Amino acid sequence: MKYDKSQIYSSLKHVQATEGDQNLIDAGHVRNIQVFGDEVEVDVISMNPTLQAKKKLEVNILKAVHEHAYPKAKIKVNVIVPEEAKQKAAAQQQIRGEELPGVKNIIAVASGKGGVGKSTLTANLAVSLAKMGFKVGLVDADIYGPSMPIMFDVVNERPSSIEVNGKKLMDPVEAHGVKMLSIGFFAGTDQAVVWRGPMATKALNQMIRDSHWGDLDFMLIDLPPGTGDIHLSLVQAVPVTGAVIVSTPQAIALSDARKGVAMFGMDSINVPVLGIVENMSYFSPEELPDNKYYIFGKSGAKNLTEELKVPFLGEVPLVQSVREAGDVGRPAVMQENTPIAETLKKVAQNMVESLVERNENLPPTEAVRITTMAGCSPKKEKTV
Ligand SMILES: Nc1ncnc2c1ncn2[C@@H]1O[C@H](COP(=O)(O)OP(=O)(O)OP(=O)(O)O)[C@@H](O)[C@H]1O
Repeated sequence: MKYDKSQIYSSLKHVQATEGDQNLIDAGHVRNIQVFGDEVEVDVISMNPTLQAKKKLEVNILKAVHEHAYPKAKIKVNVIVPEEAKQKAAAQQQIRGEELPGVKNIIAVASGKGGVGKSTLTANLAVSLAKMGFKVGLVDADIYGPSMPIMFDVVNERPSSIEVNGKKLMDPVEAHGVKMLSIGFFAGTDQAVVWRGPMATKALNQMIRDSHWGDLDFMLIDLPPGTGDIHLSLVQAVPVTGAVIVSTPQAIALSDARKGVAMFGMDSINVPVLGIVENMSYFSPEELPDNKYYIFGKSGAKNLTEELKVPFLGEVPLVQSVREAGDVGRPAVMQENTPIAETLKKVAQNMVESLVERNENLPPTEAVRITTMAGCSPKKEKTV
């Protein structure tokens, strides 16, 4: 007996589509029906990509054909999930914190590997942005070694408490034009604290949400090195606008930087990477400024950006004064007209330019626009 296609078609009117309240036929979700003897093959669309939904759809089709058309039919169901349905599901899975009122752009600074100069560059980025005229906040979330109090020379300061609209909030410490809170303020400098996941997340949330930041163009967050729970907690806590990744040109650091880029690109995180900064690109002795020694390898991070198609934000050499400036709490970018200060300033400008481009390409709800390119290179100047 040859089965009649139209009978099968009619039976599928008894199956509910995976989206909306129409049946499969009215929803236009049946793509093809083929009959080979007593075998029936149905190509059908599911707008729900989960295995469970696909299985349920298959079972419902089997039941409907058996009940309303041919009880003995051997049925094969091919479930097709359109690309748009996959993307929609991924977006719904994304964990996003509520917006921070008054804070326009939240930038996470990360590195796969420890000790590559992430905190040094975060401090210099923050001061550079403040010097450009932006309102800047800095959250030091490096639970393994919070170094911002030293880098801003505020080791002995503590955030005060302030009452705003009947609510007690932490008032960030201010130095070099940057408002700052550090996880280091939660424990004495000599006190060993093992920040466990929930504790760290709580402290991070307090620093971000229970503090009086006021209006900020940028909130920079110095993340701990690596790609672990704290990073996930962060994206749960706040809507991060973009991430900056710091790496040295060394292969082992690059492999970890690659993991960092992959982490921010995961469907459930989906934070745009504004770029990679290569730190400790080369060493030049002060007495031989034209000699460059590529101690950790040459251009590794630059090559990685080309491969991963993310912006390259610049190379920062290994310079003794960068370390010294960090140790005395005056980030190197504060030096007047030194080559290293210019280099660090350029990195900040590149980051802002990358951010402007990202904000142009993202829906405004996800990335709040910056309103000025103050201090950035006039060539690419634009107001968004
Ligand atoms: N470009 C540079 N030139 C000279 N010294 C640098 C440079 N960048 C960083 N350093 C020094 O390297 C050391 C490590 O830097 P930093 O603490 O910023 O790294 P990190 O990646 O934040 O480390 P971690 O997150 O593992 O604590 C510091 O002593 C810092 O002063």
